Amino acid sequence: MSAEAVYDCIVIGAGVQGSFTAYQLAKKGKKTLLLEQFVLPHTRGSSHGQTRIIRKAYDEDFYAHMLDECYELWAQLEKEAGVRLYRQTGLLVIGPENSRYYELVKTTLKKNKVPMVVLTRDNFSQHIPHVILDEGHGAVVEVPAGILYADRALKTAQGQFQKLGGVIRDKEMVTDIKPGPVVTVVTSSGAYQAKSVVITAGPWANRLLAHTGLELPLEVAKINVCYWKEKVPGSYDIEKRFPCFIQTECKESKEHIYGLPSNEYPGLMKICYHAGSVVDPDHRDQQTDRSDIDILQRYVARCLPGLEPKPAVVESCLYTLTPDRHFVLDCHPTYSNIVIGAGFSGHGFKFGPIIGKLLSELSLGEVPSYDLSPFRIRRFHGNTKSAL
Ligand SMILES: Cc1cc2nc3c(=O)[nH]c(=O)nc-3n(C[C@H](O)[C@H](O)[C@H](O)COP(=O)(O)OP(=O)(O)OC[C@H]3O[C@@H](n4cnc5c(N)ncnc54)[C@H](O)[C@@H]3O)c2cc1C
Ligand SMILES: O=C(O)[C@@H]1CCCC=N1
Repeated sequence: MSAEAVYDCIVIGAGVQGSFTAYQLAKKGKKTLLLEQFVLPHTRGSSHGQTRIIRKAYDEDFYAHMLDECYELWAQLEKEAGVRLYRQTGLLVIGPENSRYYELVKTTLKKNKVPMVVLTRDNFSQHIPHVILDEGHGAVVEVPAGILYADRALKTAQGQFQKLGGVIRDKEMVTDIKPGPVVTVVTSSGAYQAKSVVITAGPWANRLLAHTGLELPLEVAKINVCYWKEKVPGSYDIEKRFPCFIQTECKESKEHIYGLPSNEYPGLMKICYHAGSVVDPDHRDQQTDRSDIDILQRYVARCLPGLEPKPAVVESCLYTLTPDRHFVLDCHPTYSNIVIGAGFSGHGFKFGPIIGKLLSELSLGEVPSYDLSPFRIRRFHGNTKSAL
């Protein structure tokens, strides 16, 4: 194979993280190939659907720090491509006032000087109609938070990558990775070589890593994406400035419940449970557990009285969870030119542009722009399996 045919980098997986990594590499003038197993666009992984939340309301400061640049990069991409990707809605965070998580979220917002409004029991319903605030629960609105148009964002990142000369090959599954100073990537249609490889395979990460002798402690869960019908049309609509929300815990659940205002399907509000049932990503639709929907139904009936308490539409999406719910952003422990972006644990979309930047830096052997210690593989200690 001639030197010309060797890519600077091959990115495996064209979800949000792979697409932004490829785009960042192409921006740096690197010869980049983006491989995707399915025909694009597809709905089998984690990045499909019309909307995602962007927020700084985290219990960890380092996410809020990264989000400063994230907002800038999202705006930059909007300008570059001439498309709208972000819409401000505000994010209502509700939780037990004395709980550690709720306190930490408020602290992060304050520390990072994020514009916020603390609501009282007396003025809550005036600002947020059609929502019942539990006794002992506090409520705060993160003002700049909003939604990202997910499908459109993916298409835009991929389109900008191609405009910069990047190559996408979809319907091409990677079947083997042969490590070395030049890595060989074998697919269902051929073989390619690159100086470095980035694995952003979402729920399939461990299947690919097996070719490199590594197994990460990742669990794949199916999320039932539920849409709930407004009893009075418009009550929870984005046009009426209804915000996104996160209920950190409540009578029905210790896990987050989150929602986005009616937008993509008129009159239907998206509300999901931040946990699901373990699934093999190739057999997602055989997982028919609906216990999360039962929890949501009870919550909706009690706290969102303006919605029919039975989902009108249920779609599916996958989370790839790490034990601590922080991402994996690191080089392979044995092969430094194989970079891994995985385990986005149901909250990685908003970070797409910055993840792309960080993974491109790792793949080029550059010093990463942020401290990656929370995201390193070594934090799992004995919890990784290596066949090497
Ligand atoms: C219901 C739901 C709601 C969410 N809400 C939010 C939110 O509000 N805010 C937020 O920030 N995040 C949210 N997330 C999380 C976010 O969407 C994910 O973290 C993100 O999409 C993960 O992207 P990814 O690129 O890692 O994975 P994926 O999108 O799954 O991409 C991986 C890609 O790799 C491909 N691939 C795998 N194996 C191979 C192979 N062998 N060869 C070639 N290609 C391969 C796959 O086909 C896939 O296209 C949500 C997720 C879900 C499911
Ligand atoms: O990342 C997000 O903002 C959403 C909402 C909270 C739970 C997970 N995803």
